[in-house]
Amino acid sequence: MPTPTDAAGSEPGAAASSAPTPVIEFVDVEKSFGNNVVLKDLNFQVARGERVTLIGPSGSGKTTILRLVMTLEELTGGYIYIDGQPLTHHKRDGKRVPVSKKEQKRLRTRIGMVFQQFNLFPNMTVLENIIEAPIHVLGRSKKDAIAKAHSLLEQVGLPEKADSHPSSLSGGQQQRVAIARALAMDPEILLLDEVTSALDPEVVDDVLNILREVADTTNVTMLIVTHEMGFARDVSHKVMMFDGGHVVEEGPPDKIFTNPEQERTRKFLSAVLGH
Ligand SMILES: Nc1ncnc2c1ncn2[C@@H]1O[C@H](COP(=O)(O)OP(=O)(O)OP(=O)(O)O)[C@@H](O)[C@H]1O
Repeated sequence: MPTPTDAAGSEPGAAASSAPTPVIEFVDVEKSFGNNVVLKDLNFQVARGERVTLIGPSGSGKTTILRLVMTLEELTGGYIYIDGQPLTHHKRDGKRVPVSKKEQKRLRTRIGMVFQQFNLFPNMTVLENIIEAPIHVLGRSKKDAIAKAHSLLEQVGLPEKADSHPSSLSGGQQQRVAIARALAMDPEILLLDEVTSALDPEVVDDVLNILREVADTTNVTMLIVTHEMGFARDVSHKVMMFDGGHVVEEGPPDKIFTNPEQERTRKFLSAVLGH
């Protein structure tokens, strides 16, 4: 299977550097919906174990970035690499050559995503929701998948809900199941897309505390879109401010939240933080 190194001089990005291969790399990424160019010439890297929060005005493309990594949106230009492997297209002699579906599926198994709207399978029990992909995608034995699911249900504080259906759970409980389901795949990369935005305020902290613990106890790489700036500050190594399809500025949360360099970042933060 070709890697950036195999295709030296052809694939862009990580191959040119002697630094460790980034776990996520965007190279000249463009994403359009019809005539609406949402992302243009977007370049950034996320290192292994790094937790990066994306901030920026509504419509700046934050969710689109996560959905591109999850291959839920079609990439219209440029390249995305996961662990140095092209996710959707190789660069060969300046041309974009699609990656095989099989290879794309293999890379996708390393990535988990938690959505704003939980997206649990309504006809399955909580346990079935959690074991489905480990068994059918990873080929894990049913016994092992069930054992891991029970341990994850303990971790998210819902050990007694294994046989319940999602419709009988509160929003906060459904989101905790969705986190357990994502973790059941042992993802290298966890994408969190506004995971508390659809929740009642009183359960937001329950969900964020589970994610804080995941951040504290694992080395999973995280790409986070959230309006919870306290959470972003606690868990992120880096905050990236997007606007107009580009990274406006990036840096450690303390720097970005207290002393941003760009006027656009200052304006955005004063609007969301109310000062
Ligand atoms: N499936 C789609 N079809 C057409 N346009 C889309 C689609 N998904 C997103 N867009 C457009 O892409 C742009 C970026 O949307 P996106 O949801 O990524 O922004 P965002 O920064 O996450 O915004 P918010 O903070 O409001 O969630 C918007 O102009 C949006 O209308």
